[in-house]
Amino acid sequence: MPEQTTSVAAGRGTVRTLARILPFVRPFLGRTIVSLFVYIALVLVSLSVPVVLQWIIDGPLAAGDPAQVWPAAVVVLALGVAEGLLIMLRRWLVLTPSTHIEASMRNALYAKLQDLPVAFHDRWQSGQLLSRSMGDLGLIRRWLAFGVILLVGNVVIIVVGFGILFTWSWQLALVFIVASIPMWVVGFRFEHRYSVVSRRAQDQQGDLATTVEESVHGIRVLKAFGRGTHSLENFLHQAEELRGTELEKARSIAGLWLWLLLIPDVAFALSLLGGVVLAAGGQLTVGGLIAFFAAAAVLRWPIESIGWLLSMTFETRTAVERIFEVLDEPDLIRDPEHPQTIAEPRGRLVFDRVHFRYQDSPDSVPDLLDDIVLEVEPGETMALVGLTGSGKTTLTALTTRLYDVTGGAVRLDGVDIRELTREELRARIAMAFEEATLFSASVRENVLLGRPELDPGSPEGEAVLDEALEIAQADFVAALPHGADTTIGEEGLSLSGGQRQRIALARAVAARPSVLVLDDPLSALDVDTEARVEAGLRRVLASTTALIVAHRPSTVQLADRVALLEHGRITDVGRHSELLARNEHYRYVISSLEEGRDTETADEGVTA
Ligand SMILES: Nc1ncnc2c1ncn2[C@@H]1O[C@H](COP(=O)(O)OP(=O)(O)OP(=O)(O)O)[C@@H](O)[C@H]1O
Repeated sequence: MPEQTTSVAAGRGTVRTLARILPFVRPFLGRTIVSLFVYIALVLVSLSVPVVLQWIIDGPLAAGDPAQVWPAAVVVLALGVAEGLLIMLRRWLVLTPSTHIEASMRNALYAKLQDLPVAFHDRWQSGQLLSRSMGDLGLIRRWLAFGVILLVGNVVIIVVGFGILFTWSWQLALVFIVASIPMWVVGFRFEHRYSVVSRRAQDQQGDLATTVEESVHGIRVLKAFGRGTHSLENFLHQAEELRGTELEKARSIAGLWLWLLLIPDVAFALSLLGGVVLAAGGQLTVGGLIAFFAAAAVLRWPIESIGWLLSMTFETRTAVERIFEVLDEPDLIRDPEHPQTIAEPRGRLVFDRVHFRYQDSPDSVPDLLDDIVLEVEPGETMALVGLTGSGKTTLTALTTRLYDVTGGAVRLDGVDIRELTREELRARIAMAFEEATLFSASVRENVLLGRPELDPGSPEGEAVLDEALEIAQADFVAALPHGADTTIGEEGLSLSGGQRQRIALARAVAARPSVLVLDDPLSALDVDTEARVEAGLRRVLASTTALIVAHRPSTVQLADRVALLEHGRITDVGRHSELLARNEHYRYVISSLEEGRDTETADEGVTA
């Protein structure tokens, strides 16, 4: 997780930080406030029992009139029933809003994650995002469901309760309150320490989630390289760190609890002593003394609960900070206010003096892409060739605004792509990557991902699917247990690399874009399949503009022209044969591609 984001909200106070969830709470504010009043009413009902007790002791009992005890007993019973009903009402009132608020915050977070540019995801660990969208939101829900209501309610009840105690005996109430003051001091000192530890624990949970996610994701590599033990050690180390922090948290809560239990006891003892003296001196009735302690006993739980409610509130504050660190992240790649549209899409793609550097690249390093000028005509297939690390993938990523150019412009049919909505841009330009990411869904849904307007089950959807699978030579789909309706595993892991690439290619083709951008999407195919896919692609490429990153000489053969990327610049553009004839660096790159190809073929021979 990036350091700079950690400190963004650090300066905010607890109340201001928590107030940030108000927009999500607003639709349920009325209900939440009602449940707060219900809770206060509930404790007031419990506080009224001692009042009845005092009346019984000082009235009918003192006067020796047992007949009047019965109505009082009925009142106590009615108060008990009212208490039960209020408890039910409160639970019913809070349950629905808190789950709705959690869901709407989770949706907002997910929408933001979808919207944020790739540069953000480059910087953030997936486990951190996962723990924020699950653990932190769960904490906020629990706090909203009862934490905040109990906290505010209990503070109100303590104030009201102290008021009632005062009316019975101001001397006793004063002793009780003064003896309770150290508890508030302890509570406030606890805030700062606990916030720091709780933040650390929540961040460590995120790191641990990242480790689990990465090791599950990379389980094949870990097993193949025998790194399972090392990975386990790493995990244990992180888990141990988290355990240490949780212990530290528990210790500081335990310290708080000690005081929170001890102080009311001392307050009780001192008041009792004073009460006995006052009763003996005739300044307090026996009924008043008993009622005082009965009321103080009712107040005991609200007083004790303040400690854990505070710790829960501070944890929630940390959770809110962590959620808003993501929600506040500036979205640098956004739709223009007044977007243009391309009336007649033809597919002319132009890189107009494009510059690009990654956000985190040091100032001393020159732009990765430095004044790129390249024009790809409608229907033309342009191959992009260059040494490894020369920036080919980066250049292709600029076409769909996965990253924005840092200088110059990419234009589609004469329109700067930043002037288009991202929806329109991504409908016009489709991409397939070397690393084919598939989703846990059917083959059909994966392939038709770029055609949301199509009903996947409709005849038209079926026709697009069949054509795309045929072009990508994905005939293996028919042999899957449920054909195109087979759910492919997480990220398509149950398919081979070549099969996944072909489905990803079919997905790009099915999008029927004006421009197809392919980043070495055939790398995992054997020579025969590659040749068949290329034949299929040629049909599509005849009518579609294409920019293809080529890592193999055979991919270059597909192209009408080739652009050579060298030290961040396009240094030559022309037909393959022309470049071979005139450009030494091109010959060098092609021969290194051929060498790579020979090695691959030799490897295939060995493994076959
Ligand atoms: N997200 C990123 N953040 C910072 N630097 C990056 C990022 N992605 C790539 N780079 C750097 O940019 C340079 C170009 O990478 P790129 O993947 O575009 O090259 P390429 O020509 O496609 O390489 P290859 O042929 O090996 O796929 C590399 O030095 C790489 O380390």
